[in-house]
Amino acid sequence: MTQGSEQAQSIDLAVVAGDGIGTEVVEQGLAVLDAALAGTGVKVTTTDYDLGARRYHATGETLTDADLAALRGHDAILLGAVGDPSVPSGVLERGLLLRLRFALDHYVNLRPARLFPGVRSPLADPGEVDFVVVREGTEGPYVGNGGSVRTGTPHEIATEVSVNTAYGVERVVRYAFAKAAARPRKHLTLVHKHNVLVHAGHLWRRTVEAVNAEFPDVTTDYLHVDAATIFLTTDPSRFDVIVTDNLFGDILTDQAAAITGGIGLAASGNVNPDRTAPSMFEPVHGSAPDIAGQGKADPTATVLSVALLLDHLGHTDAARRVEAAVEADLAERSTGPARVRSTAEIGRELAARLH
Ligand SMILES: NC(=O)C1=CN([C@@H]2O[C@H](COP(=O)(O)OP(=O)(O)OC[C@H]3O[C@@H](n4cnc5c(N)ncnc54)[C@H](O)[C@@H]3O)[C@@H](O)[C@H]2O)C=CC1
Ligand SMILES: CC(C)CC(=O)C(=O)O
Ligand SMILES: [Mg+2]
Repeated sequence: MTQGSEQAQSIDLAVVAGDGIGTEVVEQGLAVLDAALAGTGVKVTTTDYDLGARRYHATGETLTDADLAALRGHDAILLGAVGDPSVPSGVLERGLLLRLRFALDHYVNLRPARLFPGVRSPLADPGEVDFVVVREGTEGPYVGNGGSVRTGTPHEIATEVSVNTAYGVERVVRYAFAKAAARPRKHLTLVHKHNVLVHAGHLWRRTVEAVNAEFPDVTTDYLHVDAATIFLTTDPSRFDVIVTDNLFGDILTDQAAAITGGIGLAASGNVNPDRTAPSMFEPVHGSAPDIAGQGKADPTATVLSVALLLDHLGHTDAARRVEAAVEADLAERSTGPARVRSTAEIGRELAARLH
């Protein structure tokens, strides 16, 4: 595994295409990755991992210890999406995707939200939208701490406990402050619901106050998550860096995608900042069974996730070129003649801009 963010001359990439449109968009992401590195001397080797609904139906497995051990050996992972209507809800999402994020200690779920020039937002006057959501990735209500008693009876009681540790909150908050400090506006917004979720909320608030002392240049504010959804719609340009927990971050980043041109454009990185295991890059969207197999999925979110992957591995020039290709493509969508392009056509045209 490549250590540090220095630029290596090879990339050993694990590919988990997964389910539904995952396979379609990952194919295009890989084609763009190849095009971005062509002529640079950087060699990419890929290893496909058969994980997802097909494997589950064939073997009953979601992610074995052997799979995990093998995945740990790569420089990074590119993931499409997991989840299929033929598999009970939660089996793959928890047993595969969340298991990967937890086992590989992806405590930062980095989700940039930018309204690219020329892209139409559903908001009448969105202003300049360019913020980053730093979503906690290994704790919160997603840890699986819960259960159900008297299941299936009128007296059923189901719990899903949100786990927030001082260690876990502090490390993601510190990452978010560092991110804010490196951006021109240097502003951090904590989003939670500490007026009701007092135990977890106060831990988050105290942690932000304490870590702020290390980053005196960063200004901070706080929004309850319900109010945050209002401002994402009425005044999204107010945001610079948002730090929040696993569940709130999941929801807010679908909304952030919607206001910046749609879920087909929203990229993410599941980052292990300490580099004790490979980070994993994936579009924010899911497997989209409603359009799977039809060539209708926009691969741009995956392509922008490839740019995040390149950045993470130190290939910053290639990352900027991938972003520039996306920017040019998106700008042309608004100025050029209206065209309905397939997943493969968009991927091919993006790759062509890089050759
Ligand atoms: N990271 C992951 O692997 C995720 C997996 N899921 C799983 O995916 C399955 C479907 O979940 P949904 O809630 O429907 O969310 P979804 O994100 O798959 O789809 C929501 C809507 O967005 C559209 N959409 C998604 N990606 C698109 C793209 N690239 N281009 C154009 N349109 C796109 C879909 O057609 C659908 O109408 C479920 O099994 C869910 O658990 C959901 C979210 C994330
Ligand atoms: C499917 C979930 C486990 C995750 C999700 O919706 C997300 O990370 O955006
Ligand atoms: Mg989500």
